[in-house]
Amino acid sequence: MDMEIDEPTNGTSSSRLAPIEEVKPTPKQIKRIAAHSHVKGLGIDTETNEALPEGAGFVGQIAARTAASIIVDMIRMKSMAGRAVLLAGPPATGKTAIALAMSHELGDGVPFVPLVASEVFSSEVKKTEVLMRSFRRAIGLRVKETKDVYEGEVTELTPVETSESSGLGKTISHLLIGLKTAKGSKQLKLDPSIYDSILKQRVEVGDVIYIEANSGIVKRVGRCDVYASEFDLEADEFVPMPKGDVRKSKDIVQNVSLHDLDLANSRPQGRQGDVTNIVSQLMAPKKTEVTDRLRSEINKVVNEYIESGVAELMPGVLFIDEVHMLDVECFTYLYRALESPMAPVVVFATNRGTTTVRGLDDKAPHGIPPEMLDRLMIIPTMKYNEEDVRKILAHRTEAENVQFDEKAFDLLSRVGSEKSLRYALQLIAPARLCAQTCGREIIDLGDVERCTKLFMDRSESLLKAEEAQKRLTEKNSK
Ligand SMILES: Nc1ncnc2c1ncn2[C@@H]1O[C@H](COP(=O)(O)OP(=O)(O)OP(=O)(O)O)[C@@H](O)[C@H]1O
Repeated sequence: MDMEIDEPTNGTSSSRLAPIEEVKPTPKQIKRIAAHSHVKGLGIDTETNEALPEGAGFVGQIAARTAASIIVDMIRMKSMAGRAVLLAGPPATGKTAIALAMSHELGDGVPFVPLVASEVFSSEVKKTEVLMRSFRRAIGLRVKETKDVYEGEVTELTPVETSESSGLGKTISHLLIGLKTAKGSKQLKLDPSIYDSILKQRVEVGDVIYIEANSGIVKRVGRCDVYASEFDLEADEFVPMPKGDVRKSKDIVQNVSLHDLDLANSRPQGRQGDVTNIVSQLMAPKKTEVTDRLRSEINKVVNEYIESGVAELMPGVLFIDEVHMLDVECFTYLYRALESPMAPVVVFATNRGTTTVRGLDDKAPHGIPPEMLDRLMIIPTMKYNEEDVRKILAHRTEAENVQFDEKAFDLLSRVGSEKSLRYALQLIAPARLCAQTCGREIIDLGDVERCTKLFMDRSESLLKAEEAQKRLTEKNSK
C-alpha cells in the first residue's frame, strides 16, 4: 500500500516528501529454534502438586517431573543448598529438558548455571578453578540498600561549556539538570564526569532517572508514562512519575553473584570490603587474577552483610551435564565444595550405566564414585512409550512450524519409538527440506522414507561398523 505523508503545514518546507511504502514482513521468517524451546516449565498441577500427563510442553516422565518440582520448592525455601541431585536415565529421556524447566520455574532472581563436564578440562585453567568459578556464579546475593538519591523526570539537560577555550576547543564545566516529581522540582549542577554516564545511558528530557547523592551513579529507570501515547509502537519501558520529594531515601535492590563480586574486586583500584563499591564496578574489565585469598575476603564481607541484613543469600543451581566425564579429583573437590556454608544446589545428569570412574580403575554406577553417589538424591528418567514419543514429536513439529501428512507422521512416530526419539527429532528438518525442494510445504510419506534411507540411526551404524570389523578379521585370518 502506498502512503503519502501530509506536507508540513508550518511553511518551513514546501517540497513534497517521498512516498513511504508500508513494509510487510517477509512471509517466511527464519526463526532459530533451540532443542528445548517447546519446554516452558515442569507442567505441574498446582492443586495436587503432581506433574500433569502433558503440560508446559512436557509429555510423560511424570515421576521425574514431580520429583524435580519438589526440588524446586526446596530451593525456593532455601532448604536445598549444599545438596546434589542426579538425573539418571537413557539418552533423550528429557534430563536436560527437566533441568531447563527447573530454571524456568525458579525465575530470574535465582541463578542457574549450566556446565558440560568436559568444559572443566582446559589447558589454561585448572579444573578445580573452573568448578569453583561455576560454583560462585551459581550463588546469588540480593543486596538491599537504602541510598540517598535525587530522583525525578528530567525536565532540562544543559551542558555548560567553560568560558575560556583551550587550544583543543571548549570543554564542559558542568551539567545543569532539572528533575521533577509529583511534589516538586529541583535544578542540580553536576560534575562533567556524570554527564558521560548520562550520555551513555541515552538519557533524554522526559526520562525518569535517579542519581546517587554520594557516588554520583546515574540510573535510567525508564520513560515517564506521560509520554506513553507519543508513538503507536514503543520499545521503551514506561514508569510513573516519582512521588515525594526530588531528594529522598530509596531502597535499591541489586542481584549479583559471588563470581561477579570476585571479578569486580580483582580490579587493582577496587576497594575491598565495600559491597556497594564492588557492585558499582561490575562493568569494569578484569585486570588481575581472582585468588583464593580474595575470595575468602569477599566471603567475609558478604557474611557480615548477610548478618547485618543488608544482603540475602540466594543459592542457585549449578547443572553439570554428562557428569561421568568428571574425574576423581573433580569429585573430591566437589565433596568439599558442597559442604561449605555458601554452596548452590548441584544437579548432575548422565546417561551412563555402570562405567569406569575417570582417574580410577574401578567401575561404579554412572561413573560416579560411591562416596559421591551416597550424597545424591537420584531421580531416574524412563524410556518413552510410542504414544509419548508421538506427543513429543507433535510438540516439536509445532515448535519448528512444520507440517506432516498423517501417514508421514505415523512413520516418524514409529521410527521414534523403534529406533530412537533423537533420531526421529533429527529427521524433521531434512524431511522438511525434501518437501520444499519438491515445492510442497506439507511433508509426505516419501520424504520421511527418503530421509530414513539417507541417514542412519545409531544402531544401524553400529551394525555396519561391526560387520566391517568382522570382514576385516576374516580377511586377516585367511
Ligand atoms: N518428556 C518430554 N517432553 C517433551 N520433550 C521432551 C521430553 N523428553 C525429551 N524431550 C525433548 O527431546 C529432546 C532430547 O531430550 P534431552 O536432551 O533433554 O535428553 P537427555 O536425557 O538430556 O539426553 P542425553 O542423555 O543424550 O543428554 C529435546 O529436544 C527435549 O526437549
